[in-house]
Amino acid sequence: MPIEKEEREREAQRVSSVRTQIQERMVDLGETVDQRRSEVTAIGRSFWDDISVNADNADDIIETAASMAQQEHVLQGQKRSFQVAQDALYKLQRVVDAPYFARIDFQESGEPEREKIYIGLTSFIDPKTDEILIYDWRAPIASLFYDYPPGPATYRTPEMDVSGELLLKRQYIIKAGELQDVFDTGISIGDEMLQKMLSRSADEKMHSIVTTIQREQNQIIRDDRHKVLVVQGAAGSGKTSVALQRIAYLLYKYRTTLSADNMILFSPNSLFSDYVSHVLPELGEATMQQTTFQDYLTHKLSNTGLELEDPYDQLEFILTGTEQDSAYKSRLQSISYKTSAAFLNVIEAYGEKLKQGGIRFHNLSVGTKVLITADELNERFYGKTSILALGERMEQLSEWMLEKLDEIQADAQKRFYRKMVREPKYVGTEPEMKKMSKIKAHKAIAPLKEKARNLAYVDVLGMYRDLYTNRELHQELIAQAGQQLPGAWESISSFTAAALDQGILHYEDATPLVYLKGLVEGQLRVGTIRYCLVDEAQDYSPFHYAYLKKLFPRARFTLLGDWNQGIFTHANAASDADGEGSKNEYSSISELMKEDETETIRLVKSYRSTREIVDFASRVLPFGEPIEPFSRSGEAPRLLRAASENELRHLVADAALTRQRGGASSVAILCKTARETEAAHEGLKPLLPGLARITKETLHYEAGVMIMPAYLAKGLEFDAVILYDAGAAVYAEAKERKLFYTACTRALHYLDVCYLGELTPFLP
Ligand SMILES: Nc1ncnc2c1ncn2[C@@H]1O[C@H](COP(=O)(O)OP(=O)(O)OP(=O)(O)O)[C@@H](O)[C@H]1O
Repeated sequence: MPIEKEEREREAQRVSSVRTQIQERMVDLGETVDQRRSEVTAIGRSFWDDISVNADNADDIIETAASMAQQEHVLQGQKRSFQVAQDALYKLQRVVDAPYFARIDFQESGEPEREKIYIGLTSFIDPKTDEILIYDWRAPIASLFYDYPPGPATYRTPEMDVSGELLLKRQYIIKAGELQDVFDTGISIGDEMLQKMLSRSADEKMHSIVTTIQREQNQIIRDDRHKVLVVQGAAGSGKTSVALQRIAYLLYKYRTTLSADNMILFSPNSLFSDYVSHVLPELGEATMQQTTFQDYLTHKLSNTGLELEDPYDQLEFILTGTEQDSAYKSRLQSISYKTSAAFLNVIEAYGEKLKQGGIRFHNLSVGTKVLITADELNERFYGKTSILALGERMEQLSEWMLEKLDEIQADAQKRFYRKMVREPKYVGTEPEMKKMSKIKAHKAIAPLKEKARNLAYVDVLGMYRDLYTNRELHQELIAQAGQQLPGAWESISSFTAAALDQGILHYEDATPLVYLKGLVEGQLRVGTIRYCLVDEAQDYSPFHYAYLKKLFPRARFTLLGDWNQGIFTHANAASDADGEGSKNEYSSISELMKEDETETIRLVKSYRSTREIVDFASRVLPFGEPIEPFSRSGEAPRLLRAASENELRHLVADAALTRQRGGASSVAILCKTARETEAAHEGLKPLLPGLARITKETLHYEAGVMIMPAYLAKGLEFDAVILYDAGAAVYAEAKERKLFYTACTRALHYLDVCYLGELTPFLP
């Protein structure tokens, strides 16, 4: 809605006046920062001058310690106030050029006057009048901007709900401290503003969406009523964006009790972590623990000596194998069973059983000499009945071992000494020999003590293997959960035992093994995590969820996924090839989480791709979760047929160059697998110099033309996407449908579907 000239000038003046005030505050803060910094340096330098060190008698020692503690206290206090001033300065530096982006006028019921609320990335108060010149976007009243069109409106504060009338909703574009544009918005947040944001080019890094958060997204960002929040969001509906703004919101709302260390975000891979790494700093928040589930598993299994497969290798195996191959079939059956909730029950029943017996121990040896035998450990562990948990008993066992190793070390020291005295090759005085023998004994026993502390003497892998080699054991455990061995038990068990014997730990075995390890060793819970957010939640199995719930017992969960993009094989995914079965996924998550306070929210509007691309992609999954385009139009996707491999390469290269010439700064050529990517890259290199190949090891990507397997492009977006070969020979099986859909939905503006021979049946 256009704004009158006078009003526009008033707004421009306000921008300039607020900016001046911010600049003045920055000067003050700058001085405070300098002053605090020199005070901290001065105290550090004179730390010892102000302490009278005296160690003549006990009283003096106590006095010296007290004076040191006091001096340390002063130093820490100064450091804190330095930090506070510096943080405040940093926040203002970030917003000085664009202090706010919106205004709402709100008249609370029963109040005579309207309040003008200006909303920005951080709040700013006039130090002289205490007037709030800018409200933080996360303040309760600011939610009115995201939630309501002009008219009756309510916002929630910790104490009560406040109702009234929203009289105005206005948006600003401010650059370098100058008002560039201002407009009033009606129903949703500025279609105009959103149009502008969405028609831009894709960036190498994701940006915050704080100026245009949509109402349904805002609900998720600010939800603090539910312990488990499940978000089914169409491709491009803003799930990742919402997850990150939610983190910023929670850190603001609970700033006195919650820090970034109390939150964890699971991302699909390191490339993706890098892609989203700018959002939280952009919002003025310290970045938080962001990890991949694979990193977590690798960390937990670092001392097993096993070769841990990653989920992408598992996927590559599934996508390149065929049903005719018996090993392939066994593997699929194995994955389906091990990712199920039924198997989780087996592991839990196993944990219970191990309280009575069955834990495997390793001998503790130096070279070939066994110092503590596995039988001894077994006898010690199970000798007396105990009501303690396995972990606590294990701790006691470690303590006993450490004491025993101390004795062994003392004996070894004596033996070394006697040997030195006897043998002429050792020369030295008696104290020297004593010292040498002490060092030798320490060196010999230290690695064993390390093993005792790390519980490396517990053979968790052996116990996990028992589950597959001991049919009676497995049968007994699964019967306790009221279930039966899976039909394909024989092939699952022999396939798993064979892999473990070769030192290979398949991805589907990693979480169960880590869970068993946690049960036996007692290091299962991480109590400090209060919020766990999982992006691409459809890629986690029922087993994963049940495990995460155990791992973070105090946490609230936000699980954001799109079951249309479920490309990994797991227990629930197997029957859901055309997207029809996704509803089961939610109920199964809710069941697993065993929480009454579970809420499922659906986001159907896609903000990434043009209407034409969204319509095209929808044809691939006719029974899938709904997806609606945001009203942005562009060129229709092109279908480009090649008759030969050579022609295909030329077609793809031409398409990439055409898109670049047309203004696309990021162009992604997507293949089905890493194997296809490698071959295509070789063929395209001469035609597209500078073509970058992205692999699962890539940590960062830059604008330009790149090629990668579609599964690695998950979560990312590009101006133009070119499908390398969408022929029926490549995409035809049910398991490939969602991958194909995922690939199509990565495009913002252009989608070119190249294919060799016949087109995939997924595009009727
Ligand atoms: N409210 C919004 N305002 C502006 N841009 C938005 C908004 N919501 C989403 N977007 C943009 O839409 C694109 C897709 O967002 P995002 O990656 O968060 O979606 P997603 O649901 O995680 O997608 P996918 O499941 O396909 O990975 C991004 O460019 C994001 O900036």
